[in-house]
Amino acid sequence: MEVIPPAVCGEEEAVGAIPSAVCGEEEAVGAIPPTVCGEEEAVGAIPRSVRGGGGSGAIPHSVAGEEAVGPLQWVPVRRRQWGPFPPQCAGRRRQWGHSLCSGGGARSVGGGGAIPTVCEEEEAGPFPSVCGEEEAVGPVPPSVCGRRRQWGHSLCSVRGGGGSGARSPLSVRGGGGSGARSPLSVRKEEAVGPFPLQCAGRRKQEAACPSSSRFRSCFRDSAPRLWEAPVQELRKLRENQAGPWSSEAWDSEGMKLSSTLGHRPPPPGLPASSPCPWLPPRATLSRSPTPAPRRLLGGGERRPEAEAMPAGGGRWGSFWEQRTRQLQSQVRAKEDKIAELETENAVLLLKLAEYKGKIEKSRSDATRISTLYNKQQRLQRNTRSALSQLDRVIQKLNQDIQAFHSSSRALLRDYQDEYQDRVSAIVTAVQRTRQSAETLLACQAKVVHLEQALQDVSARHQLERQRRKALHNSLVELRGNIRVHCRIRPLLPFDSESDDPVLQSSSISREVAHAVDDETVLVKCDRPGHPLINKTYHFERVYGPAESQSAVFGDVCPLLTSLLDGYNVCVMAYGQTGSGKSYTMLGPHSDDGPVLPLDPQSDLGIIPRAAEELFRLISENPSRSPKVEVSIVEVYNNDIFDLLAKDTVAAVSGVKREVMTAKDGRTEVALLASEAVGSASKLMELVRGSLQLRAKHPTLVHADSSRSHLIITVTLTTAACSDSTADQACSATLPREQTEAGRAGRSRRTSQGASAPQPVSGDPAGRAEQVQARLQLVDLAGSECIGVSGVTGSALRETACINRSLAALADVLGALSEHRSHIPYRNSRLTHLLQDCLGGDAKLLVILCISPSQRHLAQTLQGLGFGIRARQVQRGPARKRPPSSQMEGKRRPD
Ligand SMILES: Nc1ncnc2c1ncn2[C@@H]1O[C@H](COP(=O)(O)OP(=O)(O)OP(=O)(O)O)[C@@H](O)[C@H]1O
Repeated sequence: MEVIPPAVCGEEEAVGAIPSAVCGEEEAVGAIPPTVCGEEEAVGAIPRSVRGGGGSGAIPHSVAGEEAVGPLQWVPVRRRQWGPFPPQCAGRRRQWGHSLCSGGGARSVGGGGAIPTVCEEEEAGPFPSVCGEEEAVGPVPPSVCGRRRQWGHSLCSVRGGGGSGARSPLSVRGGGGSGARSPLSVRKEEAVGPFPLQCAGRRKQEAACPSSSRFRSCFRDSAPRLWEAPVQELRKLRENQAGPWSSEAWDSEGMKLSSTLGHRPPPPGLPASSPCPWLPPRATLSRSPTPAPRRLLGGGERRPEAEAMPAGGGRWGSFWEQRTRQLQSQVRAKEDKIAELETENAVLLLKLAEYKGKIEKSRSDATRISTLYNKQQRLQRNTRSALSQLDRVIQKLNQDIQAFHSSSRALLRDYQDEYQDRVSAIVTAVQRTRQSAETLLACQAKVVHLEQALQDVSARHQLERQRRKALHNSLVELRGNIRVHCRIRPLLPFDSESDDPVLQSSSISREVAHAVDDETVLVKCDRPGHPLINKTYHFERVYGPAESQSAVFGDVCPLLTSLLDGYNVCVMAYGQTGSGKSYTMLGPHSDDGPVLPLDPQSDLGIIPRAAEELFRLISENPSRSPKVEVSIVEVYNNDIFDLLAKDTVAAVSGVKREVMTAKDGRTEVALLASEAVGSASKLMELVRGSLQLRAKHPTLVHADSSRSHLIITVTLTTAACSDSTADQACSATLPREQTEAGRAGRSRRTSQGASAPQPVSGDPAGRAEQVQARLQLVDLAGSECIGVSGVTGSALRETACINRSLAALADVLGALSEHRSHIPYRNSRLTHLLQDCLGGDAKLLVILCISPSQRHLAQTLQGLGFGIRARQVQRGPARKRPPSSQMEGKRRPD
C-alpha cells in the first residue's frame, strides 16, 4: 500500500504544483487506485502466520511493535508487503540501505529494519550515484535484482549487468541456479514484461491469480480501517500547516515524522539541517503570501496543472521531475513487489492447501488416534476391571494356596507321623512275621511229621477196622447172629404238622435221633418235665438221614452173592409206621411202583436194586444159570394172601393161603403161586402188580400207610455141585470171610452133628442134584400207637393185628436170644412164615428204620430195643442149602 507521506503533501502544497504521478498517488489516498488495491489485496491475502514469519530478522523492528499494537499503521503495512524476506536478502538490504544512505551514515541501519523504506529510496536522489554505490556494495540480492531487471528503465536497469544472474525469490527458492527458473517466476516475468505501467502488469497478474478477487474484496473491507490512522495524521498535519510554517513547527513536525518513520539520515542532496529527510529544508521553501486552505484531495480530483508544477522550473522543477521519477519507479517497484508478493501469496496458498491437507490428514489421524485412544481407554478400563478382578482372584487364589499350603503341611505332618507309626508297626509286624514264619516253619515240619504219623495211624486204623469188621462178621457168622442196620430218615414236613403244641412252643429240638458214627445211634430223650437222657445204640451199620439208597444197598449187595452161593438170605425192614421202611425197601411212593432200569441217581430201594443186581450176578456166571422164581404174599390181619394168585371163583386177586411146614423142615405157603422170571424188569413188574393189591390205609401219621406185611420171595434153583466144585465156585463168588465162616460153620455143625445134610454129588434115581436158595425181602407193616395214628374201625383192627404180629416177632427174637427151648413162631402167621429166616440158617439182615422226630421218640426207642434184641440172637453160623434129595429125608419137627 502506498501512502503519501505528509511531508510530501505539504511540500506539494508549498510548491504549488504537484507532479502528476504524485497527484495520482495523492488521489490514491482518498480513492484507492487500482494498483494500490492490488497491493492491498496482496497485503490482505498474506496469511498472518506468513507475515509473522516475515518479521523474523527481515522485517524492521516496527513490524513487531505495530502488530502488537493492533490496527496496522501505514509504515508497517508497507513493510509487511515485503513478505517473508530471505535472511540473506535482509543482509543485502541492509547493505543496500547503507549504500543508498551512505550520506547518512548509520541511519539506515539505525532504523531498526534491514530493508530500506520507499521513502529512503525516494530520498536517495539521483540514482547513478546510488547505482555506483550499489555496484560497489556487492552482489545485489537475486530477488531484488530480478525485479529491477524487469523494470528495465528503473534503477535496476542501471545495475543490469550485476543482476544478470539474479532470480526472483521464487526462482532462488526453487533452484537457486543461474539459468533455472521456476515456472511460477517465469510466468510472472512474462506477464509483467517490460514494465510500461504498473497497473497493466498487475491486472494480468490478478487475472492469473485465482484468489485475486477474493483478496480484493477482503482489501475493500480492511482498507478503510488500515488507512484511517495515516489519513487522520495527514489531515492533522495539513491542518497544522494551514498557516505559514514556522521554523519550529517545521522542525517539530519533521522530527516527529522522522521519529515515526524512523530516524534516518537525510538523502543526499538534502540539507542535513532538515529535521525530516522527507522534507526539503525550511529555508528552501517558499510560502505563498496567502496560503490556500489545506484540504485533502478526493478521489478522481485532479490538481490543476498550474498548481501541480512550479511555474518557473529551475531547481524545484528538476526536483519534482526527479521526484516524479522516483515515485514512478517507486510505484513500479511496489507493483513489482506486489507481483512478487502475489507469487509468494500463491506459493503460500499452495502451502496453505498443503497445510490444510496436512491438517485434514492430521485431523483424520487425530480422529483415528482419538478412536484408538478411546479404544485404548476402554481397553484400559476393561483391562483395569479385568486386572482388578484378576487381582481379586489372585488374592483369593493366594489365600487358597496359603490355606492349601497350611493344610498340606498339616496333612504332611500327619502323614509323616502316621507314616512313622505305620513304618514302626510294619517293622514290628515284619519282625513278628519273621518269628511267626520261623515258628510256622517249625510247625509245618511238625505238621508234616504229624500228618505222616496220622496217615500211618489212619492206615493202621483202617486196617484194624477192616480186621475188626471181618472178625465181627466172622463172629456173627459163627454165632449165627442177626445183622441189624439202623437207618435214620430225615425230618419230614408231616413230622412238624402233627407235633405236640407243647413241644412246638418249647425250645426242645424236634430231632432226637442222631447218627453219631456209622455204628452208633444217639437218642436224646428230652421231654418236658423229664431230665435229658442220651441213649446210644450200636449196630453193624448206622445210616444217617443224608445217606442215600445206594449206600444202604451197598451193604445188602454181598448178601445177594451169598444167595447165589446157596445161602438163604432175608432182608427185613422193621420200624414204626412212617419211619421209611417202604422207602428203604421199594423207594419213593408212586402209583406205578418202582420202575427199572435204575438210574444211578435214582432213589429206588433195595428190592429193585437187588433184582437188578441179582440178574447181573447171574449173567456173570451163565454156566450155573439158576432158575429164578418169584412169589409175593402179604400178611394182612394175620392172614396170608398170595398176591400173585387169582381166585377164579371169586374173581379177585390175592388169595388167602396157609403156612405149612415142609418135610425138610422148611416153612412153606401151601399152594403159593410163584412165577419164574428171567429178568429184573419182569420181577419188578410182578412186584408192581402185587403192590397194587397190598392193603394200605391212611393214618394220621402216614397218609400212605401199609396195613400188611409184604414178603417177596425169590427162589434160586441151581444145579448142585460137588464140594470141591462148590467150594471153588463159592470161593470165587463169596467174600473170603464168609467162605471161611462157612467152612468153619460147616465143620462145626458137622462136628456138632448138625441136622443140616451135606450136599451129595448124585441122586441114586439119576436125577440131577439141585440146590435152592431163597431171598426173602420183607417190608413189615409199621408199628403204631393207636392214639397217635387215630385209626378206627377196620384200620384199628389192622393196627392191632400189625402190632400183635410185630410183638410176636419180638417174642421170637427174644426167645431166640434167650435160647429158650420153645420159640413161639406160630403165635403169628408172620413169624411162622419167617421161621426159617428167624431161627434157621439164613443170613438175616434187619434194617431198623427210625424217625428222628421228637414226636416218635417212644416208637423210636421201641424200634431200637427191637434191634438190640435181634442182635443178641445167636443162631449159629449160616449154612448153604443142601440138595433137595438130602433135604427130603430130613424133616425137623416144629
Ligand atoms: N430216608 C428217607 N429219605 C427220604 N424220605 C424218606 C426216607 N424214609 C422215608 N421217607 C419218606 O417218609 C414217608 C414214609 O415212608 P414209608 O412209606 O417208607 O414209611 P413206612 O415205614 O413204610 O410206613 P408204613 O409202615 O405206614 O407203610 C414216605 O413219604 C417216604 O418217602
